[in-house]
Amino acid sequence: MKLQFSNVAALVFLIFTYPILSLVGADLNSDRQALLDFSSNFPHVRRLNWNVTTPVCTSWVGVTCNSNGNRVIAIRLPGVGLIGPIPAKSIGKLDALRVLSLRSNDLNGDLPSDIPSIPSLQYLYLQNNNFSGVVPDTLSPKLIAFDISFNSVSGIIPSGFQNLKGLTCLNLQNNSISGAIPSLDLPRLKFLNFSHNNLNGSIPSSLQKFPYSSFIGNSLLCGPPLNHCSSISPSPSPSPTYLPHYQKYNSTLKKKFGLGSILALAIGASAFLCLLVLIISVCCLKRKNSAGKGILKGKISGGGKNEITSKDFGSGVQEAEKNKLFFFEGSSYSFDLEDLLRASAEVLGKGSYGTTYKAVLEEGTTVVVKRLKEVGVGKREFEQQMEIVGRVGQHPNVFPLRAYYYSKDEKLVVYNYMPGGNLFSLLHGNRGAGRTPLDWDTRMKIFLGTAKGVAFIHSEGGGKFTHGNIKASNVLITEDLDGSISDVGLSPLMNSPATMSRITGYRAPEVTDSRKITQKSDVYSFGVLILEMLTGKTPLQYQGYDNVVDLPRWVKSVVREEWTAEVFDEELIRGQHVEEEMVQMLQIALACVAKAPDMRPIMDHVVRMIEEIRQPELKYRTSSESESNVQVQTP
Ligand SMILES: Nc1ncnc2c1ncn2[C@@H]1O[C@H](COP(=O)(O)OP(=O)(O)OP(=O)(O)O)[C@@H](O)[C@H]1O
Repeated sequence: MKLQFSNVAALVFLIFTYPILSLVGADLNSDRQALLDFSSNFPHVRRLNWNVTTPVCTSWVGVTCNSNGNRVIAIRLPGVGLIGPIPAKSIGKLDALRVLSLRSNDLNGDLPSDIPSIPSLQYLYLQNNNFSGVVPDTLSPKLIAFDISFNSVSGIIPSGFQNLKGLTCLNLQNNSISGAIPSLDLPRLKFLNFSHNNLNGSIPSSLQKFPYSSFIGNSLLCGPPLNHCSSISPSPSPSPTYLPHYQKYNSTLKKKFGLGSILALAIGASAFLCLLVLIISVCCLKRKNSAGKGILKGKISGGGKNEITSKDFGSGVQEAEKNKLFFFEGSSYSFDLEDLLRASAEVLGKGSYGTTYKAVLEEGTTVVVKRLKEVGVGKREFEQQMEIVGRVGQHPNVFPLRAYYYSKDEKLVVYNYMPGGNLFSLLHGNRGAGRTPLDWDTRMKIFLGTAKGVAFIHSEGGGKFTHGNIKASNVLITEDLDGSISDVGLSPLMNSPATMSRITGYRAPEVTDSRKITQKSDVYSFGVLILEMLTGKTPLQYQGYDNVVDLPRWVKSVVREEWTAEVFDEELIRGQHVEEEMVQMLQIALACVAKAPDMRPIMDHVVRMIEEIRQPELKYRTSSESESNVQVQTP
């Protein structure tokens, strides 16, 4: 009887579960088939264990399944070199899919309409590809993030977006989308970017809370936070996506006060500034007097070795000009040129612009003096450039110039001495021989600091200033292990050809001489710098170092042929969280080293992207997405 009961129970169990089991089997099979169809379009992805007959989730790189392991819920293949159109129909069959991230590949063809409408889809990342076609108007009502930025998508913004009540991120920037912006009232929307499209008309009031940077680059768009609609004129915005602080401040100021109050404020501020300049001048005069006393003191106690140094970096200084060292505001030095010429010095290195010396003055101050060779501009132009350099140096991540000297035969620039050295030695120095590896947090800090410094440089000179020589030895390391970009403003002063060979590995392909240096070529060099920090390889040919001359090309080929994890520096200890950040940094770097300058992001955007990796409050992804993150698998 007992036996009979268990038989019946087993039968009942089978009757009830069979349909479920067979359904699961069918899902599993159909998901597997869909993935196989998808991967057959991308042969190199197939090689990454995609062509397996075992259940879907055991070995499919970039694929995550639900907890039962029977349905695909996420595909993440960012920056792995996928080329061509997406086989959208096969992905469209994955009807349990929640996350699809195919960003930063070379995908093209029409933006698929089957994919965004998958009913379960929450996160769709297709940015940084070459998609064309129009913005899809049927979208999954569950969408939380929709990012198709940096493609060539046209069409209009469908009013159907209004139904996406859970949407927190909507990024359509840098496409060719036209027409008016529909009125969208999306309660959960935190990040919105429609910038650099062909949108027109007025910004709906429901979206006016978003910043200026969300809308710039649409010449026919008006209304807050852009210009008032009646005074619409072609967009004043240059490329920066993020508004410089002063502009933001200016617009809020205008809102708060009337024109009269601003005028009064400006007059008051100018008067205050004049007073300040007067006080500073008096202080400087006093300091000069005391510096004069220093020279005398030096003469009394000066030793013979100092004569050698003046030969080194002051041989072109005429006797009559010895007091013509120009100090920048904020410099606390009280020495004069004569003191400098008497200092004992050692050569730090010979760079593109000349020889660099570490000079220890008699009073004990240590400075760095660069003796510029092959300056190709006259005094006036040199001084004008120095004026800009002085201003740029006020940013914490830009290494400030303290003083300069210009005469026909000698051009010197003076900086503080940085005992922390430069990023090149921190990253490559002493490899293997008991060195302390540069950890990921420090690398992230240096990425961000340096990016901020370069972005600030790009905001100067009416948004046209460039650096022109971004490389690891020009990133000096501060006491708190932050990056400070040096050699600012020197490249435009130089005769072109002599300097070009030294930056080969960092130079953008379009830069054939220094007149072709642009902000986008700086972005390229910064991308190479990120790759250098991620891979631990140097893009310059130095004996005894692990070098790869075309670092971007090498990284792209490894990522394509093997798997992302292979490119990373062995010194980096890789927890899962860190590996995710490393992959994200790799994507930023690859965007920066895009061959076509127009495809590279602007520096402000690079800063923002790096910040988003570290500051969850800036991220438009929510925690639920990270829960469904795929495991980054390594071979
Ligand atoms: N202010 C400084 N404090 C400490 N070290 C410095 C300072 N400025 C430059 N250096 C170091 O001195 C060395 C020589 O610098 P220099 O700028 O002349 O050459 P480079 O950086 O190798 O090449 P390039 O001239 O193309 O930038 C480099 O190792 C550099 O990091």
